[in-house]
Amino acid sequence: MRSISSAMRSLLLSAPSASPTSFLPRSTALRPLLSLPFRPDLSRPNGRGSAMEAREAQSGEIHVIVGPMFAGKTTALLRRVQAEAGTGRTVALIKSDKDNRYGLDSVVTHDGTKMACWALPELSTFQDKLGREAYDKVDVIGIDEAQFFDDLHDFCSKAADHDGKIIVVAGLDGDYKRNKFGSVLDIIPLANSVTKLTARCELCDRRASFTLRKTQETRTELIGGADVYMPVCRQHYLDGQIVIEATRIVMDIERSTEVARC
Ligand SMILES: Nc1ncnc2c1ncn2[C@@H]1O[C@H](COP(=O)(O)OP(=O)(O)O)[C@@H](O)[C@H]1O
Ligand SMILES: Cc1cn([C@H]2C[C@H](O)[C@@H](COP(=O)(O)O)O2)c(=O)[nH]c1=O
Ligand SMILES: [Zn+2]
Repeated sequence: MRSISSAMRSLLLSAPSASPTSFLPRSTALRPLLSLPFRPDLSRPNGRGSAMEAREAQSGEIHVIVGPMFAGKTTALLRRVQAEAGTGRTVALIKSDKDNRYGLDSVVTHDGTKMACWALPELSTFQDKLGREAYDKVDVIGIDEAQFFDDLHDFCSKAADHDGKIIVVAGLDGDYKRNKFGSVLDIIPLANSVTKLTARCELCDRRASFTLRKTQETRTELIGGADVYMPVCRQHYLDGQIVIEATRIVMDIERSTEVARC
């Protein structure tokens, strides 16, 4: 008896079906879908179908860049997107509208490099903002601050798997508590490549993989830069947590003594 994997293999390698109406016969229900990209459209003068069909036919990609704050994620994203633009591809850059530190019209790195972008509340609004025709022309989509987009997984899978886009995603894998941040880790199973960058520990100059929040604020999302956060190595992350916890206890005691005095 043939194994499922050998049956799958022959199904995937089988010649494209000649008949577009043969969607359901015997074991080959998938065949018309799989062969679609390779079938020339003879009804068109150049025999190649529309630009949109050509783009859907090309295989999408997802590349994920993670790391703590100040690791160079945005720098790497801008370089990649600019390099893609340099090869003649049409690129678009998106960031979350939650981060308006440098205005909403551009992505800006911590050292001031800029690129024009779309600042959006949700990725699902991108196609409507751009319009269908412009969306179809985009080859490469860069997404910065990916941790702030709840619909990251659905957007990336549709854009890469269905629409053939190359997606480059930059974001924090972990928050200041080192818990997973937003949906960034959920797209790892969809990704072609994953890069975790490191910064320099502000306290000892070793490699920094974590972000320490310097304030007592406890909500997960808190927009800020070097005023609120610093990149740290493992040792200084742990030391930092102890200092912050000790400060919190001292402040609580001071507050309760104050209340008792009044
Ligand atoms: N502790 C720091 N405070 C402020 N800027 C920093 C610090 N460490 C590095 N940088 C600068 O930030 C740049 C990286 O910025 P960026 O690409 O925006 O990082 P990320 O997107 O990972 O936060 C570095 O090249 C460096 O110039
Ligand atoms: C750790 C951490 C960060 N944030 C915020 C702070 C910044 O606005 C962005 C990260 O920007 P970067 O480009 O990676 O430097 O995220 C947050 O809201 N919560 C956190 O725990
Ligand atoms: Zn350190």
